[in-house]
Amino acid sequence: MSQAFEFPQGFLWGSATSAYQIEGSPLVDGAGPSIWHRFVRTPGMVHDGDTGDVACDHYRRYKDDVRLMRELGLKAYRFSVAWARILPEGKGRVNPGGLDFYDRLVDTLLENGIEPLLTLYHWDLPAALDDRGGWLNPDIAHWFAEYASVMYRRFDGRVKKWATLNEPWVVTDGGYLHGALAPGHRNRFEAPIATHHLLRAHGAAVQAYRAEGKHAIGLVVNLEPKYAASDSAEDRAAVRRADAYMNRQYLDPVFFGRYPDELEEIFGEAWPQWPAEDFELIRQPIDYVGFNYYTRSVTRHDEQAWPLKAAPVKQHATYTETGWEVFPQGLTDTLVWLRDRYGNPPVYITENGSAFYDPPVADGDTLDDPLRVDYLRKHLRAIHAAICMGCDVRGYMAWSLLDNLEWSLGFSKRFGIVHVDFQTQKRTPKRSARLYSRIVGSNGRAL
Ligand SMILES: N#[N+]C[C@@H]1[C@@H](O)[C@H](O)[C@@H](O)[C@@H]2O[C@H]12
Repeated sequence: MSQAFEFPQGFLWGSATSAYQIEGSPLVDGAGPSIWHRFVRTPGMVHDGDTGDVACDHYRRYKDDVRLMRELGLKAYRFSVAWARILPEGKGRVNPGGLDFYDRLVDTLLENGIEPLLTLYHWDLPAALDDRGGWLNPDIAHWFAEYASVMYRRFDGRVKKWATLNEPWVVTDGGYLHGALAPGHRNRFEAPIATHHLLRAHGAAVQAYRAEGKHAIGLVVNLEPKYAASDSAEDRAAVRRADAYMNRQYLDPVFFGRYPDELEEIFGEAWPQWPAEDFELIRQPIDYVGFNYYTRSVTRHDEQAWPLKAAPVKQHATYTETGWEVFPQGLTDTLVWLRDRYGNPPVYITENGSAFYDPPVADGDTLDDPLRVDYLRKHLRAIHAAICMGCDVRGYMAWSLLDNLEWSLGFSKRFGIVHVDFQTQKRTPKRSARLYSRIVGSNGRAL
């Protein structure tokens, strides 16, 4: 082992999942349906008709999965709460059965010395709220704050790191602009409205936390650095639009109280004007930025590309099964960008990982996944480089603990450091899990 890649003392090493992707049992113990429970039943929307009805059966197997985290030596676990388990109609009546499940999960984590990091919303909106307009209804900021307050009162203290939303960009781009994710809308007028209400809901939940909570709350965003395909003015303008749309659209309102100027150029007549008081709500100070990193995009101008007029350019590089270039330097570059643009806020890498084809489970207790091992090692070294440049990175959550339901891709893409046989529910650590365990145990020296 080498001191070369030792991380700061107290760096928080963990893994991440989300409720709908792993729990299964979506309607048990009084839970209500989510928009994903509906969406997976829409013919043609999810690979092979896969659903989260069972997934990794984590709702029933959570004790075994926590034991697995402990055996790997993980110090933290980032998970999300299914809103519709807590409030089956999305608002009003609280469901004790839902609270009891997350009580059991959080207490089991704490008993095993694992810190829970709780995300309030990871895409699985209660279907009853979608029936009322969902993220298009301005009242959702109050509904979300009501749900958040129920969770704060029950869990704050045992949970010390909260996140309001996971990847609002994906919620809007996938669910309202391109229609590939629940609730499956394809409408350029709806997308900016959904974005704004997501941000207002975030602000309302942070405001509620300041009144009721005593620890830390942040926002989790996916950031994908954009690099111009050429030095032409057209390509550089395309990068500005793509960067504004994917990277600055959410953090600028939270940190600066305004949207990037490029968004009105992108959405044109579909770009609304919002009242100033909305931005006072949105820009409630947060305690950290959760940053999900997967890849970069080399970007060129493309007049036909709707609505950005920007398109990616394939590189001569390794690509993951989800079609993402392996580009660790993009992680360093984006951490430095966060440091310089937003005043070096505390950052947790709340997701980073890769889907590669995994061979059938080998005999014994480990499956070899060399490409994922390489991805993990290179991206952790990229984070270390950023920390050496003064970036305030405080933790890393490997995506994902388990192979799971990859949304519209179903079970066809495996991101887990632990293999799941979805027929038997057998868990098998991959070689990446064994490496990660050594890295965690040595605080990076095993890198
Ligand atoms: N695709 N992909 C993997 C991963 C997805 O499984 C997570 O739920 C999201 O938060 C984020 O998109 C990243």
